[in-house]
Amino acid sequence: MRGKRGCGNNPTSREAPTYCRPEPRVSLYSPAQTVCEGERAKMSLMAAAATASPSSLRAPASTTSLFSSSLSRHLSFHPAVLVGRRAWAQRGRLVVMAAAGGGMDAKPTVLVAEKLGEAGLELLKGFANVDCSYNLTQEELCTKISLCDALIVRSGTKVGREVFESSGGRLRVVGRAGVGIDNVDLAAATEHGCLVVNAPTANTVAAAEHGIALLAAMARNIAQADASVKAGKWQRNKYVGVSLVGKTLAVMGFGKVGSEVARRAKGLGMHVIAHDPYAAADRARAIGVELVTFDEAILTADFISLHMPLTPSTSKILNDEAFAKMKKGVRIVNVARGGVIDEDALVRALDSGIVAQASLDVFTEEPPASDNKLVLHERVTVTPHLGASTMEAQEGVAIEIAEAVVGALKGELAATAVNAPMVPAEVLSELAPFVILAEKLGRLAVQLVAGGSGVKSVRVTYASARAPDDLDTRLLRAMITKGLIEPVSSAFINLVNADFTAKQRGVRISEERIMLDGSPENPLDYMRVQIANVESKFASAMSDSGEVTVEGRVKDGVPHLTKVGSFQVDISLEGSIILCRQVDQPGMIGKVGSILAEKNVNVSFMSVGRIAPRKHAVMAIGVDEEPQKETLKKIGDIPAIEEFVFLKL
Ligand SMILES: NC(=O)c1ccc[n+]([C@@H]2O[C@H](COP(=O)([O-])OP(=O)(O)OC[C@H]3O[C@@H](n4cnc5c(N)ncnc54)[C@H](O)[C@@H]3O)[C@@H](O)[C@H]2O)c1
Ligand SMILES: O=C(O)[C@H](O)COP(=O)(O)O
Repeated sequence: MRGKRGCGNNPTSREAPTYCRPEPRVSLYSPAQTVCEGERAKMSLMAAAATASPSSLRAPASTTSLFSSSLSRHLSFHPAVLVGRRAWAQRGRLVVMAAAGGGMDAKPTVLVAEKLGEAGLELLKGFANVDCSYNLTQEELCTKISLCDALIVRSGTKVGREVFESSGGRLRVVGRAGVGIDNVDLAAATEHGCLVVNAPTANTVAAAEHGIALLAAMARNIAQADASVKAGKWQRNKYVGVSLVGKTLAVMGFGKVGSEVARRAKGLGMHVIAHDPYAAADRARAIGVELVTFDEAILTADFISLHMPLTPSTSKILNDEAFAKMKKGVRIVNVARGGVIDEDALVRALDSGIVAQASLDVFTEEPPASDNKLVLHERVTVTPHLGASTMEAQEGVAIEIAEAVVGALKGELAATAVNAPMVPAEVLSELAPFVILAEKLGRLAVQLVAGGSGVKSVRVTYASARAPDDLDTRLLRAMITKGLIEPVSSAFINLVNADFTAKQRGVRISEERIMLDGSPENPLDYMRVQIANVESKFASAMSDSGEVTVEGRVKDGVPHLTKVGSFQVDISLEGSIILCRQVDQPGMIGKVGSILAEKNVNVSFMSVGRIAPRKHAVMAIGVDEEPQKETLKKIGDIPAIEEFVFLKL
């Protein structure tokens, strides 16, 4: 709603905010108490939402009213509620969430697309409807996914962009029951606001043991000799092996599996070197392993064991050029990913004698084609991606992924999230009211922009006595982004996709810190959101520097708007807000209050900031109900009112 005179000048206020006395027939709540309790109730519900199941959040009738659309908005985005809340976000009422689960069943649905250990399934069933459908075609997966809130896969299911697109926005979490996430399109997941979690620790030992098993089996021709005996032969001279003791093993990728392989190889008396550009030398030294360059590793190794993830930079890292540098007769083990080896180059290296033997658990294409030259090669031992396949590891992985998925569906931050910034729980609880403030400031700021201006450049200022390292602003920035974008689009924004969405829309959000002296008890003193290069529908919202400016702080745990443009105000941020600029004179509050009261619009807060007595003033009025257009028009028609705007929170 545009102010009646569309005043373009920019009066400034240097006075402290003034609380006004209630006028007759306007119920003006005590600023510090009533609103504060309302907000606290919301926050405790928000905290409950972080730990309770959606079904337990189907609030009793008496509390349903607390689930206002604004709370739903918080719930839908609170990082602790990354998933399963879209229906709330879109329609505002908790009860509609049932629709997302099908019928009135509020339980989320988890599609388990590959075999998962029983303990994990039990855990999932305690919380969700579990659909175990194995061996789905891509088409079947895409059809099913629109009915699922979560998907659990191992390495055998490709979760590509089409899966996220087919989900219609319902899929909130993908759980990879294992380490490697190269079968999940992370960019597509992020763009769709879908959290990806994995189970990174439970199969480490199994994979390392399999690596050692392949190493020893290869050195002693176990697989070939076994096949030969079973074929009725007794070829003792043919299967003379090589010893491991004293040989140099190059571990490529010194992460969880690589370091466990190194530890075991040391126990076998091998000389172990490792190459990993990101590993700490002292961690390697602690187990008697020397970190070396890629070339040093492949030039000197008798055995090479691969343990790096498949990424664009590791794809085909063992290629013709690399094989050419290797010691003649080198032996290769791969329990990482098939794609880190150029398989055709390996066949050539085997045939030319550079590589004496290879032992492979993984392939570029799985299962490999029946005429795959490596599989058929006499000096190659193969297993069908069995690295993680021990009873113990599969039970552990199932529990690890089930806990991560259930936690994410409950709204907890997942410790193993792959595509979302991690915010520790204690930081989260401290930031909670600032998170709400951030979203509301974003909402207010964007609504103050005149239509057609196009928000491109946003500056956020955090004033804090905390050291920069002590204030994690990623969450706040994401919430501001949500506040800025959601009111003017159909986008659904959460911690996973906030930065991506802002970038996609060309909104640049820069952050600044103001270091304050004093006790850093609270994470923030105040937060300011400024939108540059736009016009405002409420001219008084423009700062001296020509940006739409709103500023807020948290008081007694409750977010407050404390500045609009250059005017200081002070109102609790809930319900909706009417901002009026007027000529400061007696009776203004009464006039506005009476108009609202006539239409039964409840005023929760009022605050006036002014330049000087009897000059310009900005009145901020918090209202519980949205006034009708005629009511707002009546306010605008009060002669002393120069401009006004109605803002939804
Ligand atoms: N065969 C199986 O069943 C099986 C089982 C478990 C893990 N894996 C695979 O093993 C790999 C490692 O698993 P992890 O749990 O040890 O992961 P990890 O993340 O703990 O370790 C990977 C290591 O590779 C390093 N790395 C990255 N790029 C590199 C490069 N260019 N050169 C050298 N090192 C590089 C990283 O710094 C990291 O230390 C993953 O690809 C995983 O999928 C396979
Ligand atoms: O990355 C992994 O964890 C392993 O490759 C295991 O894959 P899997 O779950 O398909 O056995």
